[in-house]
Amino acid sequence: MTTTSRQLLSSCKRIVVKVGTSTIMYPNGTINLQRLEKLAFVLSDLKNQGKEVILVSSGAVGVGISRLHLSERPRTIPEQQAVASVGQTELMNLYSKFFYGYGQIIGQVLMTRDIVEFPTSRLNAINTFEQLLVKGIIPIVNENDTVAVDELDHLTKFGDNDRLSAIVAEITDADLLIMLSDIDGFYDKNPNDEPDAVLFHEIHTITDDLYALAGGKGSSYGTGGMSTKLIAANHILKNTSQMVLANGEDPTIIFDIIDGKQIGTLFSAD
Ligand SMILES: Nc1ncnc2c1ncn2[C@@H]1O[C@H](COP(=O)(O)OP(=O)(O)O)[C@@H](O)[C@H]1O
Ligand SMILES: N[C@@H](CCC(=O)OP(=O)(O)O)C(=O)O
Repeated sequence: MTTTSRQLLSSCKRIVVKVGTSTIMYPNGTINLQRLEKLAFVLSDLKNQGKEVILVSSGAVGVGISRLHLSERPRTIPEQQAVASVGQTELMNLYSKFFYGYGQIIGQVLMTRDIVEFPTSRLNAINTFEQLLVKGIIPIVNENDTVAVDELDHLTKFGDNDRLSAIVAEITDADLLIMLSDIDGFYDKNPNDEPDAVLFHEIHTITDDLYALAGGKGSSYGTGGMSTKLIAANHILKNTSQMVLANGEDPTIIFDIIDGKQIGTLFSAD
């Protein structure tokens, strides 16, 4: 019997998990505490199994909107940044509480694109991740929304956490990126609009034809939709790593993915 790429996932040692806003918020704009706690449980257990885990979590803006009791996402960039500042604090407070409950210590890493564009700051970031992992601390990463601004011609913004998670996987030399979203994987069309959409179980190369099948975001808090997930997958494949896109509705799905079960869409070179 030949060993498939799926079966090899169980040997992955360093794993980056990305959760989108849609995974950690209820559609009514409040925080899904049950899911956050389950995520902390799963990642803590993986750590106990001897894996190294890094969490890339969106949600600063969503949680900030909830904390400030706003009825909608503010329109101006400075307002969104202020909201993200509140939300990031709240988000880390919750993660800290849940991970602490499972015996883990977390460390916050806020990143901007220029960190990885410049060799010195890139190396500093790599060193920080390495030290956190060596010390058994779980890094929790987000974009530094209060300083990363779209409008400034300063190469600061990743633009979305899908791409950020692929860059984190690259600079930490991770074996696997698990991207959790509100959908079961990558389909040949948006299944929310077209019920006969067909799921891709495995993708080996990202082509223009695939990009053409990727639609926009599914929730009012998320950014990017499927196209940024494909850009992330392309980045991962170029760095000879692998990525699984799956539904984060039940975070214990991560155990099944690592067990090699056919879940979501696997992006791998073979
Ligand atoms: N081809 C496709 N396959 C799967 N989902 C798609 C596709 N095209 C568009 N989508 C949409 O992408 C959404 C996920 O992206 P997004 O809302 O940015 O999630 P997240 O907050 O997890 O990053 C899905 O809910 C779905 O509506
Ligand atoms: N830094 C932003 C991330 C926005 C983002 O990429 O969201 P998502 O598409 O839900 O992963 C935040 O924390 O709200």
